[in-house]
Amino acid sequence: MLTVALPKGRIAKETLEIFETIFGETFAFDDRKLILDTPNFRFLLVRNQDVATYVYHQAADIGVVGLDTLEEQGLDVIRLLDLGRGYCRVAIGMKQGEKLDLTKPEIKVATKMVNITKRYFAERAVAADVIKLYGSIELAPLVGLADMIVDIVETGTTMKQNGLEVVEEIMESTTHLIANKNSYFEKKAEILDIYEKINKVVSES
Ligand SMILES: Nc1ncnc2c1ncn2[C@@H]1O[C@H](COP(=O)(O)OP(=O)(O)OP(=O)(O)O)[C@@H](O)[C@H]1O
Ligand SMILES: O=P(O)(O)OC[C@H]1O[C@H](OP(=O)(O)OP(=O)(O)O)[C@H](O)[C@@H]1O
Repeated sequence: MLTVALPKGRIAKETLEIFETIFGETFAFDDRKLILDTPNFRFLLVRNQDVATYVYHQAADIGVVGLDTLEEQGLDVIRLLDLGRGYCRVAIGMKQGEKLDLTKPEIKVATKMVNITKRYFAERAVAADVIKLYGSIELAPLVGLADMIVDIVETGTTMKQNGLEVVEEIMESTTHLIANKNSYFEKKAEILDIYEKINKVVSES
């Protein structure tokens, strides 16, 4: 029996579709239920940002989560497979026409992704003031809360509509299949079996 942490939210639909293709049945959690039991799998419905936590603590054996979130959290889990879906970039955005000047004495950056942001500036020996926000990140430079943002860009619409533009790309992200390290040894055959099934679906579509 494998326990699988599946994300709610943005990447849920395409993840559930992969599992529906593999199992040939509609994959639906009943109403407000967060556990779905099938003969060989127990599926847990968790928030995107909690997937790696469930897997790291072995409350789930495997899970599906965005690479950006994995990099932000830095939890020690096995990255088994890039599902090639949920593509987006983590990028620095500034008001249109402004230039990124890392020599400026005080740089204020607003972001949800504090660790990725701190790492980016530390690697360039820049002491940036990182301000943690939980959403509507694009607002921050418009009202003087920050000089720039680090945020996810998918279509670019949100930045554009708020008069911002990408000045630097930090990383690309796609959805990944991850595994707990102990589970990978204890349940290797089962994990490799589902890995191969998922790999077949994602490489054929
Ligand atoms: N336009 C986008 N905005 C945000 N995330 C995107 C976008 N496109 C792809 N993604 C991927 O989807 C994931 C975000 O999913 P979602 O927005 O459901 O969750 P979240 O906001 O990170 O977390 P929470 O569950 O706490 O709301 C990101 O980690 C990223 O990998
Ligand atoms: O490039 P785009 O296609 O416009 O997508 C990027 C936007 O989507 C996400 O926000 P989300 O919708 O999750 O809102 P929130 O950050 O306010 O929670 C992200 O934080 C960007 O704001």
